[in-house]
Amino acid sequence: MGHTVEKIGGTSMSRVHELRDTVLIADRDAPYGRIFVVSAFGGITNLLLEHKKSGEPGVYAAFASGDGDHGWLAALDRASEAMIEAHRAVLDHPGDLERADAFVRDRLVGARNCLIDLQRLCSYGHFRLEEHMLHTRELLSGLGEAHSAFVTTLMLQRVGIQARFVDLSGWRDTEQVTLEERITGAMAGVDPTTEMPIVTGYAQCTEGLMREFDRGYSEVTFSRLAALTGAREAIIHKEFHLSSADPNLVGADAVRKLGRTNYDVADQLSNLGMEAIHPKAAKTLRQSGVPLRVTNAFEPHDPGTLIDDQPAPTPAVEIVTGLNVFALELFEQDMVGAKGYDAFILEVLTRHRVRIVSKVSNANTITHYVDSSLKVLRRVEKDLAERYPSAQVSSRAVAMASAVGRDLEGLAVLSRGLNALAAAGLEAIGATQGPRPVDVQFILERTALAPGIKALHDALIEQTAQPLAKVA
Ligand SMILES: Nc1ncnc2c1ncn2[C@@H]1O[C@H](COP(=O)(O)OP(=O)(O)O)[C@@H](O)[C@H]1O
Ligand SMILES: N[C@@H](CC(=O)OP(=O)(O)O)C(=O)O
Repeated sequence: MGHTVEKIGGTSMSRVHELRDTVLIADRDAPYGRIFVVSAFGGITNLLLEHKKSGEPGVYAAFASGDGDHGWLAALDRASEAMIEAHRAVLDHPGDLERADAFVRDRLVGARNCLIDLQRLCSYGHFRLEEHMLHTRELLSGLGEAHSAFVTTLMLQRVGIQARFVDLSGWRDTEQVTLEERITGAMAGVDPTTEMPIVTGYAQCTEGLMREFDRGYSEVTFSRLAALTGAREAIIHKEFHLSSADPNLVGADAVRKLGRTNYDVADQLSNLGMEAIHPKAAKTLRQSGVPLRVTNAFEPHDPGTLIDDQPAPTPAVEIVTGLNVFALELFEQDMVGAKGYDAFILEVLTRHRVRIVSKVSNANTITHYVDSSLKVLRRVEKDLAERYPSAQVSSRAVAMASAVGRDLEGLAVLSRGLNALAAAGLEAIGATQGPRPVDVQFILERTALAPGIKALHDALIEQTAQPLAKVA
């Protein structure tokens, strides 16, 4: 039969007690053959690092700001309280609560002392704090998953499951190992046929999980684990079904569940920040031939969405999603016929680690739609202005809504979408579609993003778009 590797995301982890007798112990008589990879409880990583969406500083960001006012200590206390609150919500046995409290105390005191020592060391001048920021980020992120995995293990052991806490976070480990070595080393003595491994979504490794993959890293650990152990299937358990739009935005009744889609669509969704699955994780699974399933953790009997390499049977818009971006524009009359502008802009964006979502250009203007902070963009603008003093460089806050599907051929998604937006009284600042019919992007004012997604979803999915007749 083989085993499965299954990931539980943060939002669902906050209700992991509700998943105990459904997802985790799906069959009381045959509970094994399943390896679980867990994210930190919802919101914890935001407190340890920085808020994923708003950028609000957590411990890491406060520490990194380096103003030495020990603001990070208060942030660490906040994280510690939130962790304790999170496990109080899912554990009930006093013995488990005591052990979980002690675990948080131990790890957080350890991290605190480590950071204080680091600050002290760096006050000597030979050691520079900046050089240790990446390690600090790694150390902090690992705390969230170590905690949630430990707590889940306690919860399962309490009801007689041979659950085993598999800590990949490298806590007090002096060895230097790669991600692959970390995973295979930790799994070497584990027998998933007789025990249930609860593995931390964070894995400490020489590559640096945060440096390489950044937020959403638990899916990278998950996919590597599935590939390395030759899983029969990799499963992601989420708070909702993978749906035709965000149920919180469009309404749980209006959205449709996706029965099946492919990695091409999954890539587009990751690009749009929808976190359907981390792009690097999708790649690992695709390459190793492990099928991926995304399920609703709270509807355990529903098979969910299967993601594979198959084309669509018929053209359709499958998902409407969107995100806030900045339109970084460089306008220069002298650009006409000249080369090198684009290459230089890309170099600057790469140097400042700005994520490009999309781009358009014409004779004298190049616009990148980027997912970044205004602070970083100001630096980008400065570099561009220095190189091209006569160019006009600007950043404008806009949003991008996108309609995505395996095959949009013949559906006139661009014109239908623009009509739907206009009918809802919304103006499109831009719209793009490439020759490959997998997505159509609409640029809107930020305030128009939510109503725009609703209007597009209504027109392109709720009232299913029929293909136009092909003109021979
Ligand atoms: N198309 C979509 N289908 C399902 N959920 C979506 C979609 N777009 C956005 N979301 C949002 O994603 C949020 C995060 O869900 P989930 O992936 O379960 O989080 P986590 O990774 O923490 O488990 C949900 O609360 C939901 O509002
Ligand atoms: N908790 C980490 C890791 C992760 O992947 O979480 P989630 O599966 O909830 O996106 C983060 O927020 O980056």
